[in-house]
Amino acid sequence: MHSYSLIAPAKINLYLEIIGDASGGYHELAMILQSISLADRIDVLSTSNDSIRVHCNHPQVPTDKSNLAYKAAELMATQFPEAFARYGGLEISINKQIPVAAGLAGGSTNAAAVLVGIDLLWKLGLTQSELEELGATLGSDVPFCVSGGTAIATGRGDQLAPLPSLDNIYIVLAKYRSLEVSTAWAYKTYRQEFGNSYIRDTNDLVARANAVHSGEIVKAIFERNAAKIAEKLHNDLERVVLPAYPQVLQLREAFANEEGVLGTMMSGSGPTVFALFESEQQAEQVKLHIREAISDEDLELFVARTITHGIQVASSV
Ligand SMILES: C[C@@](CO)(OP(=O)(O)O)[C@H](O)COP(=O)(O)OP(=O)(O)OC[C@H]1O[C@@H](n2ccc(N)nc2=O)[C@H](O)[C@@H]1O
Ligand SMILES: Nc1ncnc2c1ncn2[C@@H]1O[C@H](COP(=O)(O)OP(=O)(O)O)[C@@H](O)[C@H]1O
Repeated sequence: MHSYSLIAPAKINLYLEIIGDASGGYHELAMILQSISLADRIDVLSTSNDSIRVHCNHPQVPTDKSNLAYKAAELMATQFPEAFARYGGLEISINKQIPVAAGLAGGSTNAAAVLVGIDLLWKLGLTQSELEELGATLGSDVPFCVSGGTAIATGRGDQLAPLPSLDNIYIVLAKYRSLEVSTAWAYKTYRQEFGNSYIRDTNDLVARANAVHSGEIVKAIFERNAAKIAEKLHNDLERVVLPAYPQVLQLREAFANEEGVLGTMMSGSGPTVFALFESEQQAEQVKLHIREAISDEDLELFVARTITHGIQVASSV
């Protein structure tokens, strides 16, 4: 096989709680991450030269060494120099469907797809946990993107425990195309403004366990009860992003006023806001309503659904 085509799904955060300081300037989190059907397609191809090249159809995505997919390929070349020498260079094409800098882990899922694709291309036979460990060196969300589905993520977001998978909860995602929120800014501002109110003593296991279970969303996931899950959505970063970005607040309020919305929340560090629905029809209807209510061409709207997997192979040649 000389090329693999992979599907790289986006994620949303059903729950994000900042529970303390972690090492290296990161924050310790309790998150629930969920893969969704909105996805990029990544083609990973062996070439006869010894270079790594990245192409992308989206003008906002860099194709140089700063692309997370490039970094993933470089990491594999460094970790497995003999395979890199044997199989030659790599050409990576990204067909971007996931909005960029949106809190949907677009770059992270591209990196995860490249790790999976190269593992197959070079017949390395790496395990899921080996791929996740490699991914953690590239970004906090990359390990989740490898396996996907529904999971609790702790530590800096890279320690994963699977949850019962949630299939076919429908979602509308809304994002202003030109609006970006820096993840580093969001965490830094949260620390500055609410530093004393989150749990600083990360050795206090009871406090940590209580924090993780606050909201009972995990119980609702075990019951596969979409309405209960939607009631317990939570994201600490909304406390800094909503006051600073009125457009994100406006989307939150717009969804909250729509009929059929089970719950609404900002994903990750934003600025995407999502809403959950029982049916695709309700989701499509609310998408239309929002489009009519906010007639701004900068606003992007998508209908998606929850899925039970991360990176998947679409085809190989
Ligand atoms: C907020 C979340 C929620 O899923 O996602 P996004 O909004 O980016 O999708 C993640 O925590 C983001 O993950 P990711 O985008 O991979 O972040 P990284 O590259 O690892 O970190 C970017 C910066 O965010 C801050 N950061 C990140 C994770 C964490 N647990 N604590 C932090 O303080 C650090 O300042 C870091 O330099
Ligand atoms: N493969 C990639 N896809 C998207 N963005 C990328 C990629 N590689 C690097 N980036 C850069 O990472 C930044 C964050 O983008 P993205 O990963 O989509 O958002 P988020 O971290 O909010 O989920 C962008 O501003 C972009 O310049």
